[in-house]
Amino acid sequence: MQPLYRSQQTKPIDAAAADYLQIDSYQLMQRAALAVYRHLPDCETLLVVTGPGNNGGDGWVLAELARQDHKKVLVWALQKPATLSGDAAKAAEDYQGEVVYAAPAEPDQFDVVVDALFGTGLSRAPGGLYQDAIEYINQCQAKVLSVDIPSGLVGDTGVAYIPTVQADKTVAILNMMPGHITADGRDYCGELILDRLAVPERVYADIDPSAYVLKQAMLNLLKQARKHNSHKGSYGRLLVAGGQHGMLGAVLLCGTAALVSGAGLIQLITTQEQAPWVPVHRPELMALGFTGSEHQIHIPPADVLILGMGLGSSQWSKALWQQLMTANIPTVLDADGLNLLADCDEAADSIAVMTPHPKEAARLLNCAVKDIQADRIKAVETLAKRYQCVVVLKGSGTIISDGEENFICPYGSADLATAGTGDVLAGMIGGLMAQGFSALQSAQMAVVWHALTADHCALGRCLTASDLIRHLPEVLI
Ligand SMILES: NC(=O)C1=CN([C@@H]2O[C@H](COP(=O)(O)OP(=O)(O)OC[C@H]3O[C@@H](n4cnc5c(N)ncnc54)[C@H](OP(=O)(O)O)[C@@H]3O)[C@@H](O)[C@H]2O)[C@H](O)CC1
Ligand SMILES: [K+]
Repeated sequence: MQPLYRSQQTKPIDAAAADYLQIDSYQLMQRAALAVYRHLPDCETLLVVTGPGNNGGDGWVLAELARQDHKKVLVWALQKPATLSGDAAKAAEDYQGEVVYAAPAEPDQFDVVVDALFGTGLSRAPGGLYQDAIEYINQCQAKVLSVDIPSGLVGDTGVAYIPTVQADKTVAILNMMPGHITADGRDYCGELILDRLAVPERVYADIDPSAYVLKQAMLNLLKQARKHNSHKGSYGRLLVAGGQHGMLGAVLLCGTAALVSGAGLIQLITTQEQAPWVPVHRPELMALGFTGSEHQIHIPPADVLILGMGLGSSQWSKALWQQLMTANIPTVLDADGLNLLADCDEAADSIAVMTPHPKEAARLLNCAVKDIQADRIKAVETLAKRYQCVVVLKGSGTIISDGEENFICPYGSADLATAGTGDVLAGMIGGLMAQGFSALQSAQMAVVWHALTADHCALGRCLTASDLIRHLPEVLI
C-alpha cells in the first residue's frame, strides 16, 4: 500500500532519495521541477508564483525549463532572490527570464499558473502578500498547477487555511502526505499525481509512514468464488440491533447491506411493534422484538453484532444497548451506540470496530468537531488506542486505524453525504466480519467498496442509501 508521510519526514526522504540517486540536493530540486514540468497542461504562456522556501525553488527551476522550452514565462516572486537561501537562491540565480515582484496586471493573459508558494514547510495561515497572491491565483481563469501541494493546505492534516490555492492539478514530489487525500485535501488538489522521481519505495523503508492509502485491489479477496461445498451457515450469523420507534429504516438498511455483502444469517432486533414489518420490507431478514427495560432478551447465537443504527437514547435504547454490550459478541458499534458509549465510564472488550463520524468522535473524545477535523489521524489513533479496537473515522478521506497503523481511503465523493449511507457501511463491515474476515480487513474492504460504489455511480448528486446497496455488486464484477 502507498505510504503517506508527515512533513517532518520529508527531509529524511529527500536525503535518502538524493543518496539513492547519487545527486546533491540542488540536482534533486532540478529533477523535482522537471517532473512537475512534464505534467504541465498544454500552454503557451505561464505565470510561476514563487515563495520563500524550496517549493519556490522548484518554481524557479521550472520557470527556467519552460523558458528554454520557448514558452512565454513570467515569475512573480513573493520573496526577492537576494533574500532566498540555499537551493532556492541558486534556482533563482539560474533563472534567466522575466521577473516581477507585484501582482501582474491582466491575470487572464496566462494559460497556466504554477503555484510554487509553499510546500511541506507551510507553518501558519498565509497572510499579507501571500494571502493576496493566493487570492489572485484563485481568481485567474488559467489552469492552476500546484507544486507538491496546494499552497495553504496543511500536508499533515488536510486542513486548508483560508485562503488556499484551488489547484486543477497537483504534482506531489517523491511522496504523498495525508493532507493530499483527507479532510479538505481532495477539494483543493484537483487531479493528484505522485512523481517518485524514479526512486523506489524501499529506499524509505526505515521511515515510518503516518498512514497508508487503501487500494481498490483489496476487493480482490471478495471476488473469489464461494466454495461449492458451503451453505448459509458458512457465512456467519449476524445480529443487527437498533431502530427505535420510527427508525426501522436504519436497521433495515444495515441488515440489507450485510446481506448483499454476503453474510449468511441475519437477524434484526428492533421494537416489538416494528419487528413484524422487517420481513415485509426484506424477506431475507429475520426479526426479533425488544419490548423494553423489563425484557431480558434471549440473544440468539451470533458471530457478530452491529449495534447502534437509529438506536436513540431512550430507556428502551439504553436497556437494549446494555444487554447487548454485555453479551460478549464481537461488535461493530455505530451511531447512537457510540453516543451511549460516550456517556459510559467503561467500554466492553467486545467492541471490535467503531464507525464514528466527526461529531460522534468528538463526543467520545470530549472535544469539539473542529478539534477532530484539525488532525483526523491523531483523533482516529487516539480512539483506537483508548478503546483497543479498529476505528473508522468517516468523512472526506475516511481513515481507519487499529492503533498501530492508519489507512486512508482515496475514493468516494460527497454523493455519499446522505442519510443512511453510514448504516450501510456498518452493515458491510459486520457482514464481512461474519464471513470470517478480521475486523481490520472488514473495515478496509467495506470502506473501499462503499466509496468505489459512489465513484462507479458518479451521479454528481446525492446517492441514496438504498441505491448505494443496489449498486454494490456492480463494483465487484
Ligand atoms: N519532497 C522532496 O523530496 C523535495 C521537495 N522539494 C520541495 O521543497 C519543498 C519544501 O521546502 P521547504 O523550504 O522546506 O518549505 P516551503 O518551500 O514550503 O517553505 C518554507 C518557508 O516558508 C515560510 N513560511 C511557511 N509558512 C508561511 C506563511 N504562512 N507565511 C509566510 N512564510 C511562511 C517558512 O518560514 P518559517 O518562518 O515557518 O520558517 C520557510 O521560510 C517541498 O514541498 C518541495 O516542493 C525539493 O525541491 C526537492 C525535493
Ligand atoms: K505549492
